[in-house]
This record gives sequence, C-alpha cells and structure tokens, in this order.
Amino acid sequence: VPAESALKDIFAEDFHIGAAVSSNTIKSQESLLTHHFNSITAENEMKFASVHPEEELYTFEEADQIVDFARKHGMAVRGHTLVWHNQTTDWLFRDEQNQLVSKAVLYERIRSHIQTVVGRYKGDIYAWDVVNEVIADDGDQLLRTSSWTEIAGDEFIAKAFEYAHAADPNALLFYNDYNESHPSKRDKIYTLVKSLLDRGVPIHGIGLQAHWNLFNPSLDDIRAAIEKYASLGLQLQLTELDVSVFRFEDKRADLTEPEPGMLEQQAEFYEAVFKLLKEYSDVISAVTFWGAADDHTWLSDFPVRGRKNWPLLFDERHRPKPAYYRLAALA
Ligand SMILES: Oc1ccccc1CN[C@@H]1C=C[C@@H](O)[C@H](O)[C@H]1O
Repeated sequence: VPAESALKDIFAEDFHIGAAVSSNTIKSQESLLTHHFNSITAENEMKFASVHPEEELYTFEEADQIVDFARKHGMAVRGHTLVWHNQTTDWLFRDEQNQLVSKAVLYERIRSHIQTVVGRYKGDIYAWDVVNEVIADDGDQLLRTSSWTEIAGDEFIAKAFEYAHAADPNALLFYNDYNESHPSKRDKIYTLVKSLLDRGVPIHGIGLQAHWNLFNPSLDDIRAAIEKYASLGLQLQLTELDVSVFRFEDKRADLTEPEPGMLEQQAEFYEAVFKLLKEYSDVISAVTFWGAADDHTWLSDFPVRGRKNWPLLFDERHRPKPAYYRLAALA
C-alpha cells in the first residue's frame, strides 16, 4: 500500500477526489486507486458505443466490473456519458435505408438507452454526465453540428436530462464540456445551462472537464468560469482533470521522458489550481482526474497519436511526482 498521505484524506473537508479508470487499470492501478481516491469514472466503458453496439444488444461486462470494483472499495461512481457526438454508434441515427431517422425514432431510441443504462446502475452511480460537449468551440453558433442537431435541433438536450431523471430521480445530472474556462465557450455553456434551468429541466451540476496544460488556462480564467457557473446555483465538478506538459498546438514527439523543468512547472500549476479550488469548495463537490497515473493517459494518443505525455500526479511506476507533494502540503 502506498506510504504517502491519501489525496482523499488531504481534501476530505473540500471535495471528493476521483480518477478515470478502465477494466485494465482497476487491476494494474488497484492499490493506487483504493489508497488515494474515493470516486471513479469509467473512461470508456459506459460510453454509448461501449455498452450498446447494436440496437438489440447491450454489453455491460466491463462497466459492471468497474461498478463492482467501486462497490467493493466503497468508492462513488460517476456515469460517463449518455449523449455525445463521439464514441456513439451510427445505427442510433440511421434507418434500414441508411437515412437519418425522425426525431421521434431518435428520442425513443435514446430514451430506451438511458432507461436501460441509468436504470441498471441506479443506486450505484450517484452522478451522470448526461450530455457531453454539445457547445460549439468556434464561431457564433451555440451548438456544434452533429447527427443530434441534424435530427433534433437543440431539443434533444432537455430530453436527455428528462429521460435520465425519469430513470433515476436520485441521480445528480451534469452537463459536461472541455475548454470550459475559455471566456467565449464559458459564456455559451452558461447560456445553454441557464436556458435549461429556466425551462425547469432537471439539471443539477456542470462538469468542467479541465483538460489543461502548463500554459493555459490562466488562473483568472478558471476563477471567472467557476464564478460564472456557480452564479447559476448548481454544483460544480472538475470531471477530467489533467495537465499536459505540451501546449495543445505543440506536436513535438521527441521526448521519452518529461524535461525536469516541466515537472516543476506542473507542480506549480497544480498547487495554484488546488489552492483556488479549495477557495470554492462550497460549490465544488468533486475533482476527478482523467486517470490515476502517467502509465495510462488518453493524452499519450491525443492530439498526437503515440506521443507520450505525463499529465497526472503519479508517474508511470505510480510514484508521487513533485505536483503530488505540493498538494499534500495543502492539508
Ligand atoms: O480535450 C478535448 C479536446 C477536443 C475534443 C475533446 C476533448 C475532451 N474530450 C474528453 C476526453 C477524453 C474522453 O475519454 C472523454 O470522454 C471526453 O469527454
């Protein structure tokens, strides 16, 4: 069992501390996960394409393994994610002639999906990322164009929350997105969530994915985003926190290990971020990292396939990195 103070204890008075896991990492990272974290999220195993590959076929084995692991260790589980434009099967949007289906058919299909998936884990999963990443990154349009908007305009968003609430009235329902601290996208997310609230849609929280890097966002932008979202009276969670050592535009792929200065910069940034998050612990209910340690991170394949990254608090051998020790000192 790791010797260093548990993150979940360091922040016990502030917020839950979570990690994204896979059916592999609940084995390969078991002691790190059970020691430091009191919440987990399935990185991929609960996405539409993972659990519902064909209209008549659900495949829950790996999602069940993750929920069973959490139950065994008394950890909370966040469900990720029900409505998204990525990692979603084409059959959902198409008929036998491969034409886009009607709004009514799409709604019946997604209602059935949500009823089945949310219903299966009722009592085990306390919070769901009901809708992920519908806000457009660029331009004046509010929503990104997808099969969802092609078929159902913006109406599918409220429907998803209503279906999830019907499936589990006790679950906390989140809208989740990335680049959430960019002022322009922040204001769009605010506009969407406020419109849902004003129409009485059952939504309880906003998920800030927090896929950040050594260079951005600024602490001022993070603070402004927290303040803006908190003004809606909803709870906030950081849902996919990691700190890439590269700027998003930096495609360099020559490093086999982080440069020393990178780990020091990363420690500085993580320390400043968690000092800020503690200031807002009254509205932030959980902080989930998108992985537990650098031996498994989606950033080693995005945005540059096969380019290693070191974004988390523990290294590839699960040893604490400088950033961990800065957070431990905040206790
Ligand atoms: O940071 C981004 C930049 C562009 C597109 C998507 C994202 C983040 N997208 C996230 C990342 C990894 C996936 O496993 C998550 O399900 C997804 O929510």
